[in-house]
Amino acid sequence: MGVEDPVVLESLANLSIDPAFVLDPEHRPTRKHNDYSISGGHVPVIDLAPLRQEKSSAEEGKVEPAVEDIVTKVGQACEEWGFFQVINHGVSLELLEELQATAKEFFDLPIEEKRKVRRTLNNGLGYYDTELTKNKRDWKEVFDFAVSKEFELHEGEENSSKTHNQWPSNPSRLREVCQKWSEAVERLALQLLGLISLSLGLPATHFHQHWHGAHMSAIRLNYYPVCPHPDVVLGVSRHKDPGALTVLVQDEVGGLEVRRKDGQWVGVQPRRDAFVINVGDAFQVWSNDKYQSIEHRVVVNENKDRFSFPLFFNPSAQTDVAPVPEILGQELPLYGPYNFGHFLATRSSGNYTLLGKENIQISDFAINRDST
Ligand SMILES: O=C(O)CCC(=O)C(=O)O
Ligand SMILES: [Fe+2]
Repeated sequence: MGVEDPVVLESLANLSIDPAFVLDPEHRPTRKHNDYSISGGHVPVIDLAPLRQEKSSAEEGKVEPAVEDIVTKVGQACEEWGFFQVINHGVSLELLEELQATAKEFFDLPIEEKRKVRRTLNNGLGYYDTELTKNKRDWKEVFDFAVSKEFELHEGEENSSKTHNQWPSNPSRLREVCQKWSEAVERLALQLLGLISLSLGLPATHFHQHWHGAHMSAIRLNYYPVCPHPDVVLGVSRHKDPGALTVLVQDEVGGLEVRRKDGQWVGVQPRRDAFVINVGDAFQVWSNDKYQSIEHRVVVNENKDRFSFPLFFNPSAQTDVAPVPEILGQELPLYGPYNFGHFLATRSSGNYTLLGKENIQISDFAINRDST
């Protein structure tokens, strides 16, 4: 039964929210945003403290025993969950608090003020409040900025039509705080990239080439306002992240759910000292399905606004993504190569436009399977 059904339409008329937000019954949340009571295991937490003590050994390709233990845990988490949390990650709590306060100041502004930096068809960076995931409206507002310096405008380029960061004049410190945050989180992302590469039997620096120069990484400030009907909408509908890694910090409210291998939606319990990490579609392809990009979604609530700040750690636009020969060994590749820049551009366009079908997926490049 879809939302076009007359019975459903009648009951929607009694809700005080725009039907564009209302999900078909099978896609609605099944648990409250802060219910972690489900049995059968939760997203693992990995302590990165030994990395801080044995600095840079992972980068040099020498693996100390304590680091080897982390690599094993990262590998297991990627295989079993596609998600894990990390603590003792080296990003300062003070910086996080500064970002939280500044982001709140921005989202508290009147809508006309925020729309001064809204994203457009030509420029996907800035403020947005009508994103579509799987062709439904998400109950959220976002502010996106690119991490690579190439996306900053220089003097005289103010009216540039190329993709560029748009910084609001209010709060004026948002730009500086975001840039400090971006440097700190990018450092963590590169370290995680190294650990994941080691866990796949590759040198720590194997994938680093795709982040030299301009890469497509972006940071999103997600704001999920309180919602009068959290049982029929989602902050973000179920989706997979297209890039290599997502490195996300969430506040204490809760709401992120991950689809466990047994099909159950499991809440990721907030920890003030943790980042939530997941492997995206690119790692699923590089690893030839050893690590899978897992569906996740966000449940909202009636009482508390929620904030989360993901870094989508995306390779450069030129990167051709394909299973890595060293990982394949004798196995057949399960994907043909695709260009990351094209993939991301096509995927993103689905967030703006109401398409009649789901937008591009890595399964479009699947090969060597019985079902294809
Ligand atoms: O807010 C969250 O915890 C998750 C957000 C998310 O999955 C996304 O923005 O892609
Ligand atoms: Fe996501």
